[in-house]
Amino acid sequence: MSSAPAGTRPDPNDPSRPKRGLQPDDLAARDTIYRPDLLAGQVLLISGGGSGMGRAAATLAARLGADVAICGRNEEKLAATRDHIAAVTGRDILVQPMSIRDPEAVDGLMDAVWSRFGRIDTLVNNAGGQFPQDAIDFSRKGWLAVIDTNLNGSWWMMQAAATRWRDADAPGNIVNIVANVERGMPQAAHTCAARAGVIYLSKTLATEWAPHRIRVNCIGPGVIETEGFGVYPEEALKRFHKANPMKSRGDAWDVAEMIAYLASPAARFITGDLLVIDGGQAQWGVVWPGGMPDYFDEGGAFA
Ligand SMILES: CCCCCCC/C=C/C(=O)SCCNC(=O)CCNC(=O)[C@H](O)C(C)(C)COP(=O)(O)OP(=O)(O)OC[C@H]1O[C@@H](n2cnc3c(N)ncnc32)[C@H](O)[C@@H]1OP(=O)(O)O
Ligand SMILES: NC(=O)C1=CN([C@@H]2O[C@H](COP(=O)(O)OP(=O)(O)OC[C@H]3O[C@@H](n4cnc5c(N)ncnc54)[C@H](OP(=O)(O)O)[C@@H]3O)[C@@H](O)[C@H]2O)C=CC1
Repeated sequence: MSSAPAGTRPDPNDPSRPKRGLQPDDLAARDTIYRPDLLAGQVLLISGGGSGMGRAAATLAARLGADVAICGRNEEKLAATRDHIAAVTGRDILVQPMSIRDPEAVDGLMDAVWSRFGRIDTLVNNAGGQFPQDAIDFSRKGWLAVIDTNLNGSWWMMQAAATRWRDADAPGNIVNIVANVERGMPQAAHTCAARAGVIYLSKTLATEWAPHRIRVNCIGPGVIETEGFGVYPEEALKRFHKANPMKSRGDAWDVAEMIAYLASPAARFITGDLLVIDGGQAQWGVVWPGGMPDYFDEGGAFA
């Protein structure tokens, strides 16, 4: 497969496709290595908290005693997450429908969280995404959608949080969820460009903002099974686990526990780093999210 014409794009909401990723009840039941009050008294703002890794991180943070705020574009998903977390933990989280692409909406979000909880300890920039397509076929709209979401949106969130921390003379902590872009990823050039931007932005800010007591780190997930996989064709998904030497997929809880670690006092001396969670994919594996073209796959060795 190469580029999907508009009419043949996989529909992430197609009911005939299998449901992927951990569901809310799984998140309530999973064991955690952390003590139950690890994040008590802390406030976490998690973008994209209505699904996938963001929802897992929000649920874990609430289970560990934190006050939590989540945002995303889809109000229904956010409300379902709020209701489930309330049922499981008794905690009333803040939900705000908005797009991180809109800097004014980002300001409104920060003000809402600050006004409700009086502080933000950790910002988790998890919202993002892309679609698989050969770079040569990107439309302007498609390129801009991915860059605006992943690079610009993450930046608006970081700057809006940092100015408030500086003005309140409060310490801050930023965790940016990026992707495993070390070797590039064919058919995901737009996201590789945006995520590399976020990684090097983060390394730079870690130094610039250290005097403000603001730490900035990235997490680079490999193949993590979530409902976000709906943008990939079923045929491609059958091969995803072959991208790493463990020949498996991670899940949203794996990433949620890494986020909780970075939000905890145990990570107080870590900044400017990229923590990779990918089953060894950075060292090994063949990564073509939409399927390898015949030219590269003579004999079908990677089918
Ligand atoms: C073997 C290992 C591989 C590992 C790869 C996995 C690594 C990463 C995995 C993940 O990230 S999992 C998934 C995370 N979640 C998502 O990606 C969410 C789904 N994605 C989106 O919401 C979009 O892709 C978006 C661009 C991030 C959101 O933008 P927006 O809502 O504005 O998009 P649209 O309005 O739908 O489209 C705008 C524009 O973009 C082009 N386009 C969109 N989808 C496709 C597609 N499937 N193929 C080609 N082009 C696409 C297109 O130009 C759209 O404009 P229109 O044509 O619709 O006018
Ligand atoms: N799963 C994987 O293997 C990997 C995922 N990633 C990245 O990890 C992050 C989480 O992905 P995952 O949980 O798998 O997938 P999901 O699709 O479940 O999560 C993406 C979240 O981002 C939100 N979002 C997207 N655009 C915007 C926007 N403009 N404003 C606000 N929220 C937005 C979505 O919410 P809504 O639809 O309500 O807007 C959604 O909740 C993403 O950045 C993803 O690209 C990176 C590497 C691998």
